[in-house]
Amino acid sequence: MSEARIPAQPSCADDFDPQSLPVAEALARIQQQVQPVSGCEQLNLRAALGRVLAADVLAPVDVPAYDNSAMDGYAVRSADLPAVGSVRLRLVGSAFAGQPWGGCLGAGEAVRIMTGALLPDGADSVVMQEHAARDGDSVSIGSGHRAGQNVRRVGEDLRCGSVVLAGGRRIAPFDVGVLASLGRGEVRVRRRVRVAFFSTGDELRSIGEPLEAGCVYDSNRYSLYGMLSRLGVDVLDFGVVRDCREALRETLREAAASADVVITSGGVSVGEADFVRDTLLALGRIHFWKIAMKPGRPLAFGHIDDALFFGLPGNPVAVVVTFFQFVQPALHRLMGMPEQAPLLLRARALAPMKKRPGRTEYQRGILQREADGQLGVRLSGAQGSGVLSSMSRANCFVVLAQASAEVAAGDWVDVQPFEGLY
Ligand SMILES: Nc1nc2c(c(=O)[nH]1)N[C@H]1C(S)=C(S)[C@@H](COP(=O)(O)OP(=O)(O)OC[C@H]3O[C@@H](n4cnc5c(N)ncnc54)[C@H](O)[C@@H]3O)O[C@H]1N2
Ligand code: MOO
Repeated sequence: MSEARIPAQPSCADDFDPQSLPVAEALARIQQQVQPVSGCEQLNLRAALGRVLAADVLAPVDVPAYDNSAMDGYAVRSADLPAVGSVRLRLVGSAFAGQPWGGCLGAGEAVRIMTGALLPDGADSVVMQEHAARDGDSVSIGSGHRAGQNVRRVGEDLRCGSVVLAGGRRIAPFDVGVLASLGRGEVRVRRRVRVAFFSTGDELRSIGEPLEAGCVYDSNRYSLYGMLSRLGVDVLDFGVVRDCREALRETLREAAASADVVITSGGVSVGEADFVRDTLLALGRIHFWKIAMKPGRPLAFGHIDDALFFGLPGNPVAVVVTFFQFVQPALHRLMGMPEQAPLLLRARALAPMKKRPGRTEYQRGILQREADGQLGVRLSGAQGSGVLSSMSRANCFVVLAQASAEVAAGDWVDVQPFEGLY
């Protein structure tokens, strides 16, 4: 990088801006300011779906609670099973799931047993009925069996006292099933995080309003609503605020008083109607950053009283990218979840990709498995920060590292699949 190429006031159109923060550093600075919410509530299992566990859940019992059969067949003593040839065992009873056979299996005996039934005392193995021939009160079994086969051992799934679900886990559909398998009817979860948001800009019109020359429909509030709803936070939509300092100040105050986090879009750049910066400086502790990334370069972050504040750039794709890279990790932390970097896969670029050095680029891509079995990725359309349609056509971000330059067809690139990102 030559000094001569750094302009006095670098803009987002320049390759290098020594004042802009790398993505990882901006994220680290944000996360330093975020602590998990302290409030908790006790919820029944179904209501707890998608909520974040306040503490570890320990197994109060062994699962399974007893040795039981994994197959329909015959419970036997492995000592009776032949190494060669076959053996005929006497049938002395039947065991069903929920209806155990109460006896103790002796030498030369077998019990008819169903899947899930308690393994009788004395038995240590189950022979599938397909591998046995019943003849009245006896059953004949050949060679090739293994001691302990087809038995689900007590505690083999979960040991009494072991951690089943760790505190900070967001309760997934199958977690609800796991908790039910322990007989847990309720769990303690962190309270819901409240997020207030609004859009700024005189040019914004709401759905249903006519679109005069120079105006656009407000899409950012809808993208934000969608991304926030998937996180299971409470959303408070404060609508559109005009480019007017008083209105901005009042709405910011109200939003900060009612939420843990306030998110705005627009008005954070250098234009003459970009009032977010000044208004915020008067209200709270705010950092304005240029981040070495595209889209999403200008970003305001800080506090208004106790509420966290994110001022996202107005361009619709910049909102989506900055939300996933900065706001979502911060919300996860606030919700009480452990830090987890998004899944990154390697894929082959199927076509060249333009890239400027000096900033991390998040390009919208379509990831697919190619005929040779490898992952391939191509761009989903025009990459302008206002082109939201190529966001909808994409299924991943192609993440091009700050130092990297143009990508040639066939190069390996990093991709963040949307599945798992949101
Ligand atoms: N001289 C410079 N101008 C700009 C630079 C720069 O470095 N030097 N950076 C550009 C980049 S990059 C971005 S990102 C934007 C960010 O600016 P703002 O946050 O102030 O955003 P606005 O100017 O308010 O809006 C930008 C663009 O997005 C449209 N928009 C805004 N809100 C919405 C919404 N809710 N729904 C749909 N579309 C929205 C708005 O109409 C503008 O077209 O600054 C660049 N300029
Ligand atoms: O950060 Mo602006 O990021 O490209 O639209």
